[in-house]
Amino acid sequence: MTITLALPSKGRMKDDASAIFERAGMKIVAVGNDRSYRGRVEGWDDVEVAFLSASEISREVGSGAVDFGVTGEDLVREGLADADGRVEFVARLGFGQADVVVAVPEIWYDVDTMADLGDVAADFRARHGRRLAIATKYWRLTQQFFSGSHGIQLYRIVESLGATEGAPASGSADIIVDITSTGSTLRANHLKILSDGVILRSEACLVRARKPAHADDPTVDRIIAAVRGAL
Ligand SMILES: Nc1ncnc2c1ncn2[C@@H]1O[C@H](COP(=O)(O)OP(=O)(O)OP(=O)(O)O)[C@@H](O)[C@H]1O
Ligand SMILES: O=P(O)(O)OC[C@H]1O[C@H](OP(=O)(O)OP(=O)(O)O)[C@H](O)[C@@H]1O
Repeated sequence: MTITLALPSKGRMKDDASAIFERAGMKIVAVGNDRSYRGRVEGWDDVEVAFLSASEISREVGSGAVDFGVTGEDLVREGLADADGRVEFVARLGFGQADVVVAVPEIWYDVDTMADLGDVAADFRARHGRRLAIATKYWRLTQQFFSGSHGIQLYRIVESLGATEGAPASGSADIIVDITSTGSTLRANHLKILSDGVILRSEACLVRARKPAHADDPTVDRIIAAVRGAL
């Protein structure tokens, strides 16, 4: 069976992803010209490479349209309702680290924990006449964390597709859930992370679609062993 491997076609994970496979003895070469969205692996004739964006990769591995992919854990857990049922996290690759966090304005002096935030959310409507608004593009992770893990039900998600950290200052939301790596964007926007507000510590992962046909496919095992051996 031909195995399809999806790699980032652009963005911050592209170069590190190719480098890991090269170290694993799987040199990726583009088919056709450099801008082609298909590739192959030198010496591995039963593997095809598809170059896609990081969020497309989580979707395509989740649906089983590709067999393996390299993408961020955050995108997999945000993009798929039953991530662990649909995909196996085969290896954490040691790059693309970023935390998905809950951050509130620094001047909320009394709010340092999710429990404090729960108290704020409970009083919010009485004080302000509306629910606490959370700006994020991670609505699934936010709901799981707020409603599932912390029992906070009184909030509203404001979908944000960019410049999320600016939402509290602009008035479009009260707090945010977003990704951070160095923390400098949060600091620049006078936001602080709650002490128990790290929802997920994400990094780039090799993920595999859970497919019955993989059980007796030697190429699947070879790919897993090669990548794990390169870490
Ligand atoms: N500082 C950072 N900001 C945002 N994402 C980061 C950061 N550091 C690592 N990442 C990770 O990088 C991945 C997103 O990569 P990138 O932004 O390159 O994707 P993209 O090409 O924009 O994808 P798409 O167009 O599908 O959104 C996510 O898994 C994210 O966790
Ligand atoms: O903690 P820091 O190191 O400041 O990084 C966090 C910021 O980096 C990302 O934005 P980026 O400008 O890279 O653009 P993107 O949202 O398009 O990925 C992310 O959305 C945060 O805003």
